[in-house]
Amino acid sequence: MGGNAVDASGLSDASEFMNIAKDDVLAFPQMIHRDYPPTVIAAMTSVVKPFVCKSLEINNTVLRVFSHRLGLPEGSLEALHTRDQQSGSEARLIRVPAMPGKALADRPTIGAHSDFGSLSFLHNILGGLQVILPGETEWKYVKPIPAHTICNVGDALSIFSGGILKSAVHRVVPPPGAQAEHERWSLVFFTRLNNTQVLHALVKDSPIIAEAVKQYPEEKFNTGSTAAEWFSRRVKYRRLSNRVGPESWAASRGMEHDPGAK
Ligand SMILES: O=C(O)CCC(=O)C(=O)O
Ligand SMILES: [Fe+2]
Repeated sequence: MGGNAVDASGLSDASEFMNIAKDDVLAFPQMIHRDYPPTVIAAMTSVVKPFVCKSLEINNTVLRVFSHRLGLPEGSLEALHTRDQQSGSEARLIRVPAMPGKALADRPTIGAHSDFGSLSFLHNILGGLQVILPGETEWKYVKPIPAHTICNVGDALSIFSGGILKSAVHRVVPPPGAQAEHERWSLVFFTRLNNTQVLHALVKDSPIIAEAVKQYPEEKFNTGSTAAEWFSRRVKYRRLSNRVGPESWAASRGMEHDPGAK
């Protein structure tokens, strides 16, 4: 609890995370990155692995559609996210305690951010997720719909597509109204690209993307970072144990379209 900043002032979050790496799940019973508590190990084959495999399958379907619509050669985006290469892709379970009567905007339980990777699928029952749509300045609730999942585009797809796809800024606040009486759980699958992949706009592969980047400063999509570097920078500077001041928050930022948003 309380390990990450939610804003530039260093206010701590109020969420508990359990991250389970895709590489560990697929290699199980071998562990590539880390070990897990017995409850996770016990559910690995029956629950976690089917969830991860299904999530990867759905991700590939969406990536195939995006490749096509962005004018990229078939399979381009899927090839950057292969099952067998190491990546930061992970399943995450988030628990936020009940917070009846808490002032919403003053106390985000997860601060404003864009997701680091390519696509995120969010499964939640209670409200509390809010988004600022590109070109807008107001927070809007994203209402969970039973049997549906919420899909976020992350920084990597925003960069690859030369800004055609936008990684929307979102945050989590205590659930509205009577829902605030309940503990909030969410389950997410984050698809992130192969660790060694460099993040840049795919201008050579698509005339549509080559055209799109012309409206931005040249350096905007030339990050010079591999996926692994991009990911570890963002995680590192959000950790309160690494915080030196407001500049730490600034260093944790990605492709947010409105970095001033709280
Ligand atoms: O819990 C949620 O609804 C969103 C979580 C989230 O944005 C994240 O973990 O990146
Ligand atoms: Fe997120």
